[in-house]
Amino acid sequence: MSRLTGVGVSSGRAGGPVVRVADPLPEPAAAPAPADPAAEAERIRPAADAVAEALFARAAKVSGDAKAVLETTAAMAMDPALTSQAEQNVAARSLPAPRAVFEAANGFAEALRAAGGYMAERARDVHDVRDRIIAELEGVAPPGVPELQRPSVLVARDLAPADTADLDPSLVLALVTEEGGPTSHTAILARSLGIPAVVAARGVLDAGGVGATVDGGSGEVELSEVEVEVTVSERAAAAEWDGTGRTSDGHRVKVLANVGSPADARAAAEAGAEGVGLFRTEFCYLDADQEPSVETQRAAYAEVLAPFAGKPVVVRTLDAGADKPLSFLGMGTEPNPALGVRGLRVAFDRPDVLNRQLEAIAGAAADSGAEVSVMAPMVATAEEAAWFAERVRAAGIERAGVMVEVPAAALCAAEILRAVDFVSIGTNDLAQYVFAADRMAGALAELNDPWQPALLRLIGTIGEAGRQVDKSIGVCGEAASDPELAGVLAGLGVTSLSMNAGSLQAVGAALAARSLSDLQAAAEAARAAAGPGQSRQAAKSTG
Ligand SMILES: C=C(OP(=O)(O)O)C(=O)O
Ligand SMILES: [Mg+2]
Repeated sequence: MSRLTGVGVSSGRAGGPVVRVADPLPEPAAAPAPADPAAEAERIRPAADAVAEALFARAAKVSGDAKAVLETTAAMAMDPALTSQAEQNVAARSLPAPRAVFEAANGFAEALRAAGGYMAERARDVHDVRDRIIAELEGVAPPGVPELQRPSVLVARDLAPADTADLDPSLVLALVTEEGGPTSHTAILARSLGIPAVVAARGVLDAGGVGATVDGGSGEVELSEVEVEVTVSERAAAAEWDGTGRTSDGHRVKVLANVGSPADARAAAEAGAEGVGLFRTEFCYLDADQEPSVETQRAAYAEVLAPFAGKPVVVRTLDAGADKPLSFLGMGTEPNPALGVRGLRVAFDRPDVLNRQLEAIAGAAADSGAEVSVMAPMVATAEEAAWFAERVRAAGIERAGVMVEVPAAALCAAEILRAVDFVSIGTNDLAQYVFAADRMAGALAELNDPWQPALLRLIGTIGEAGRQVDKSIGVCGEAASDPELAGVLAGLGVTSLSMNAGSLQAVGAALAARSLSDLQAAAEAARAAAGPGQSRQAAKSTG
């Protein structure tokens, strides 16, 4: 028997036989050069199409978020930019097709990783598509979760969206991953399905064992050399939510969605979001060598806003900077990009880019009929907030807000709130800056756990400022998608929560299950705790 502790990200306890998810395929060789490069290049497109077809077939059998995830991955497999780059690699460099796909996909993943933040987290999806196409070319089984024959505990390095989108919760007792953090796809999915899960369980892949008992609250995993009987306790019930975010005694907490594309927006509307708390506009700029015109931006934004006509949508202005290589901005490289010219700081040098984006957003708001507010990323001071609000209002948009993701902004929340109409807390970045811990570094996942009492105390400060000046405080980082933490955030004074579509039902149901005073007591207990595990336990024990 061996014991490991990772980060518990979806509560509940379960035990049973272990099924290991195969590691990604080995790196394909760059030799021998194909005898007929033209014929070799021609193999790529059919392989990519076959991968897309298999994913579309799986998508046809499910609905909602799972369908959207599978369709998005299928579309990525068919992306002509990926296949033609791979074909070029064969033609120009005489690489075998699998290697050509490997290198083309890595180029795309690298660009996403360089874009940082949310975009960087999508690099995992490109690697998944890469490995599926390579498996098809090599005629081997695709990587990912094998078909389960009996209820099992899944152990993996990390899981990609397409691995998990159509997991059957009646066969998956628990999930344990070696890598990944509290905001990883595995964590989000496990919570939305109510499956106990532990991420960043270092050593679990090498630990052996045929049976496991998993505690998704404390993060403990016990591995055993003998079979473990199937047990399930404290598993979250399938969530039922009536579509209006509120506590059991009627205190209103809006349950909103995070979106970054038209497909996301449709999935969020279908899943019952009351509106959008964070529309990431980066997608519109990502592949552009030049700044997209106001008309192009307006049409792209209107497509995302359309499913939310008559509903509130918070559009975030471009979250780019020296770490996101948008060539048209003509900015140099920086030694420490996470602390460099990013987010709103870019607009101080290039207010014209911001003004054109605001013009496009105002146009898209009129075209779509959505109730649009605009907010800026990476704001540090009240002065910056006032500067931004003035430009938003000059563009004819009524409501202006800012994200709180820099500790300085959290500490001056009252002053900032006097300059704008609302704030929204980006817990992903706020945690990374509070703990000086890169949000992408698996080894630092525990510091980026949103249950860290220091982070909760800071959020409490912002909630208190919101009460003082009577303005709304949102959370749009991944913290909002954990149903138990969502209640704690409401107890700390947060008035809206914005998350991926897959978490809406579970969060709505969790809020409805407890009264505001109950949640305030849970929040007090959580923020007084010594560490993230104790914080989770303390919040639970007040329920
Ligand atoms: C929502 C946030 O912004 P992003 O993840 O896009 O950086 C955040 O930092 O919490
Ligand atoms: Mg952020």
